[in-house]
Amino acid sequence: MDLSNALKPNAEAAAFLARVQHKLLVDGEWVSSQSGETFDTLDPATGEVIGKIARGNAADVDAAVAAARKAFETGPWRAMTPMERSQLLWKIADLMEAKIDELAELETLDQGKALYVGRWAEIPGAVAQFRYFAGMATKIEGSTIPTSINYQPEGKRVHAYTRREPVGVVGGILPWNSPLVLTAMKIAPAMAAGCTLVLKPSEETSLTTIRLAELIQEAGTPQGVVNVVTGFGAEAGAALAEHEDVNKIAFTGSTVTGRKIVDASQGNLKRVSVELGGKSPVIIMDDADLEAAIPGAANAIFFNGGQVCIAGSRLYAHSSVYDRVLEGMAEQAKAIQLGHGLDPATHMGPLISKGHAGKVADYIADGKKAGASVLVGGETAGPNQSFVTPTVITDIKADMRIVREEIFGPVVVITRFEDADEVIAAANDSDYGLAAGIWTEGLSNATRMAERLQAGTVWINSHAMYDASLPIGGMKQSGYGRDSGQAAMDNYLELKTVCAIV
Ligand SMILES: NC(=O)c1ccc[n+]([C@@H]2O[C@H](COP(=O)([O-])OP(=O)(O)OC[C@H]3O[C@@H](n4cnc5c(N)ncnc54)[C@H](OP(=O)(O)O)[C@@H]3O)[C@@H](O)[C@H]2O)c1
Ligand SMILES: CCCCCCCC=O
Repeated sequence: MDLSNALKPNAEAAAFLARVQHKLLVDGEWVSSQSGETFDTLDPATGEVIGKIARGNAADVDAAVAAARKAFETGPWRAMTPMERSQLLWKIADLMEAKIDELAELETLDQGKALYVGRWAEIPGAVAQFRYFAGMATKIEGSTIPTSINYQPEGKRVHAYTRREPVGVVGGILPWNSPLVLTAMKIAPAMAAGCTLVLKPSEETSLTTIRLAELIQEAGTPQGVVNVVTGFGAEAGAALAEHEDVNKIAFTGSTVTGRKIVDASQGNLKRVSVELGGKSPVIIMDDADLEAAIPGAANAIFFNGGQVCIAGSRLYAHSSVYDRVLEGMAEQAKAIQLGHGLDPATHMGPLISKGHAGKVADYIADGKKAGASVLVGGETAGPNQSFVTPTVITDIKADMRIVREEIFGPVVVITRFEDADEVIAAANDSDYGLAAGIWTEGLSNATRMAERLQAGTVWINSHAMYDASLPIGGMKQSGYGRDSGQAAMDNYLELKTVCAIV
């Protein structure tokens, strides 16, 4: 594989990468970890080291949480009006927008994704989070409640109302697949609500979180409101999840880690929202417009190398269109150009690491052993063995691991079905319930199917249509709580009832 066509990062991204060490942000200061240890972050395409990251541990988490607590209880943040918070969020969005190329290039170098994914979808999506939640800061309202309380002393009356108050110190623990936009999905609503944060990015992809934190400071955010502790999940992540002075953990990641987060929250019964894995079905009905449905289904699984929580990894095609769908998916998969994410010709970059590509390859091998057929793809490639060719698998059975487990790579399994009842039962036969897609020209039928699908989001004649206004999150073992949209504010607000005799 030729990776030599990768463009050089622009001057700003290059200057950021040239730093000796990327530090922790604690109480408004960039500091080394207390242990002084660092770890390397790699370009997944080549395996080359592109930065040294401070390795935070429990002591650093303690310091960051103390700073976030101080900022929440006593600092200027508490005194800022909703309109001032709104203006601050808008300013952060402006600064991000001005650095959109730099942020997209850093994301590509650290995560591997093809540049267009960050440049045209994820980084603008992150900016949109700040703009959307800038609007929410001024709309945090309670209600007045007409009670039936009989106790009314002479000349007095009952006045009852609710207030929505910030939950306090929030720990944000993030994954590596779409780092900046997923981090923005936590920071923007939390700041809109008036919370303070300690962020723990994935050890694989710390760079854009660090750069974003710098822009957040540049915008004038009071010190201690946003803190960043880079490091490993078992050290910094676990310390944050179990910290007794953290009021809430906002987690996005795998279901396995999500369970650990929920367990770790028990000490102080902190609030938890967990956005977890998926194995999302895409259904192509007999009346679908195949010209749209086939590329749509291919994009649903191959976008960002299938490393997307809502990836359409189980494809169900009606028997009357099955052969054409199979042929179309094979053509789409073969047409995808693999390469370095900074090569403008690249459609799909490497997976996050050689290790992850190996896991994806193991799934494919396991499927073959169980009797499935690989129609296209199934190979690992590249100098770092971190690429996996887009893979289409047929001849599957519902109990195979490749059908039941999240692979988180460019691998789709295709099954045929005869009618809506059969496909809904198959689609719902999963531990996960994150998203689903239906391709059909029969919209009445589609809306009835949408009701029956066990998924936090159902797309009709589309997939992965994100907007800051649309709540996303899961049912079943895909987690609970919602990011984006008005619903996300519930993660960061407590409801207080005030009942007074006045
Ligand atoms: N539902 C959604 O909205 C959504 C969106 C995107 C991704 N995801 C899911 O995320 C997964 C892929 O991301 P990933 O592999 O990064 O997930 P992961 O392994 O669960 O890691 C997520 C984060 O948790 C940290 N962590 C690991 N062990 C921990 C522990 N014991 N205590 C506290 N934190 C810990 C990780 O740190 P380290 O990186 O240092 O291990 C990382 O920062 C997929 O399952 C995908 O479906 C879900
Ligand atoms: C605007 C693009 C958002 C992408 C979010 C990916 C979430 C799941 O992996």
